[in-house]
Amino acid sequence: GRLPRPVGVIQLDGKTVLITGANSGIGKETARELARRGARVVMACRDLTRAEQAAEEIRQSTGNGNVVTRHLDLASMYSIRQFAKDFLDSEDRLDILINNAGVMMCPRWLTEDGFETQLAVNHLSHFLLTNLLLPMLKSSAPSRVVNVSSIAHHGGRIDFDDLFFSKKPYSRLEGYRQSKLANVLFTRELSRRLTGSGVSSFCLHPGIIRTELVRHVMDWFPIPPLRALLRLPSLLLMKSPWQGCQTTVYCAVMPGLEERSGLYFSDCAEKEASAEGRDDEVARRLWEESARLVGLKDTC
Ligand SMILES: NC(=O)c1ccc[n+]([C@@H]2O[C@H](COP(=O)([O-])OP(=O)(O)OC[C@H]3O[C@@H](n4cnc5c(N)ncnc54)[C@H](O)[C@@H]3O)[C@@H](O)[C@H]2O)c1
Repeated sequence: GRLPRPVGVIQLDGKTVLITGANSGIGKETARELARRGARVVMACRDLTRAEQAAEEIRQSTGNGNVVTRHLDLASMYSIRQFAKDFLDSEDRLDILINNAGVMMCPRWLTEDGFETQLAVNHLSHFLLTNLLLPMLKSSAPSRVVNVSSIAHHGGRIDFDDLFFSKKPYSRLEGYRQSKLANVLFTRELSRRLTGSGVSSFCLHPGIIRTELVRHVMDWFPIPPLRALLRLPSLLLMKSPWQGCQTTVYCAVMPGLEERSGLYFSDCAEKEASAEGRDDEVARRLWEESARLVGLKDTC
């Protein structure tokens, strides 16, 4: 996980970075790495108590006091609109938006808006948030949107006839794959629509990282010794959250990456997304359907 040399030394003084789900795992280490580089870091989190603890730890370990928390529940379109309004009213710029928060393989929970939770939290929320913040991203250009997707987008499919598993039986894995494929397609279509605006977008697979993301998979193993057994290989095979933030940081700060806008990265390098993730027609259709679902009339 060592970063290519120019990325390691880049400073972000005077820049503002917004990271969703920054109180744990990959998001927290991303916040730390960008705070270390001097950016103003806004950590948008659902649990403000945990977020404030993480922010304090980051302020202490980096010496950057310009790390703040704001409340954002991505499972609520109301919360996202409220958050975006407050952000636009109180911040003067946004240089890097990192759509990192995610939920994996939870039961078929419906959000207050009636959306299946994985598609809502992993994709629709970030689609809405990004669109609402676009005026500020544009006025701060050159700026970047970084979407944390996953290798799990391979094998995913956007089922336009039944996005929320209302007709077919729910599959936790298919739901996750669909949402992570949506991240890849959103990145692609956003980049296409923003050509020439100075806003570029990237998506990535962070690696297989030891975080709290597996909490809903652990639900299946109710007996503590079984869980411990399951954790053993993860201790040996999975990478640390710090290693997990490297490709996000790369996409956020690597000079000259604008030319590669719209594309997918892994291990701090460009990788080919799945065939489904490169389908421009599906990307366009997903954009239109997402805009309809979240009630956005004027998108870019
Ligand atoms: N860990 C891995 O191996 C791995 C692999 C591929 C992709 N990813 C992706 O990396 C990203 C970060 O995950 P992580 O591994 O650090 O896991 P994590 O569970 O530690 O972090 C996810 C964050 O999202 C937040 N979140 C969840 N629901 C939210 C909501 N409704 N509102 C606001 N915040 C919410 C959580 O509170 C948490 O801070 C996710 O998008 C995940 O899909 C992780």
